[in-house]
Amino acid sequence: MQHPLIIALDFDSRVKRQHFLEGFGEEPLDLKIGMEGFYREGATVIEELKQKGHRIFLDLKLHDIPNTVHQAMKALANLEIDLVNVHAAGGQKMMSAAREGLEAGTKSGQNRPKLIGVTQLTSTDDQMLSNELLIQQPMDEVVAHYAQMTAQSGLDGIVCSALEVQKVHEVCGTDFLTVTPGIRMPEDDKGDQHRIVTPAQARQNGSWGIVVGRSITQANDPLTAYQKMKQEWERYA
Ligand SMILES: O=c1ccn([C@@H]2O[C@H](COP(=O)(O)O)[C@@H](O)[C@H]2O)c(=O)[nH]1
Repeated sequence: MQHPLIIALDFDSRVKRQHFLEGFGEEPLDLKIGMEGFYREGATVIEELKQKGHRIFLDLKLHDIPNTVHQAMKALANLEIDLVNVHAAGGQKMMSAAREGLEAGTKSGQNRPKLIGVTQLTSTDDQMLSNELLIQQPMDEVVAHYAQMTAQSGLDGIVCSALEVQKVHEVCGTDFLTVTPGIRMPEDDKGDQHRIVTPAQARQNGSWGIVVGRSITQANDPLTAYQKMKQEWERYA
């Protein structure tokens, strides 16, 4: 994956997902499988997509005690995924255990999948942060702190909003991967997302990769929506 525009394949059936992908021809894509697809179909969904040459971000956001996460990551390392994640809120011991589990499960001669930590969900706004989660620091400082914990645990990067990428780069350096969902064109429906940014703005802010779901998957013409997003994403490359 190199500055990927990752399509979030959030569909409620395999048939719908396949129909969507048929519209893209043979082009290998950067795709995200989340809880919806993985909990329904298990590892077969990954195998199916890898056979077609796609690169896979498995977005399961693991968050449990260190031992459980270690064992889960060891199992996930058997899948041919390129990127996988945990919740940074699980803390440094949990994140280190996740990395060690992934390393232990990766077959010799293969590359360990990249591992990133979710800082604050892009559906969280400032009010929710302070009133529901009882975190009183500004969002960018909270994200930067979680990013530092993630880096110190030996992970490769984080998930955050593109609004916080500059602050993250200040504390973790520009090589630290920033994967940013919450991407919308100005005319798109925000849905449940709060910290949203356009593809062009995300690139200008320094995002390494963006994740786009409904703006492409629910579009009347998904291929055109993807191409438009990609053009915007690559405008400031
Ligand atoms: O903070 C986060 C972490 C993950 N996501 C995931 O990205 C996609 C975004 O979908 P849209 O339809 O473009 O809103 C979705 O699969 C989320 O689970 C996120 O949005 N924010």
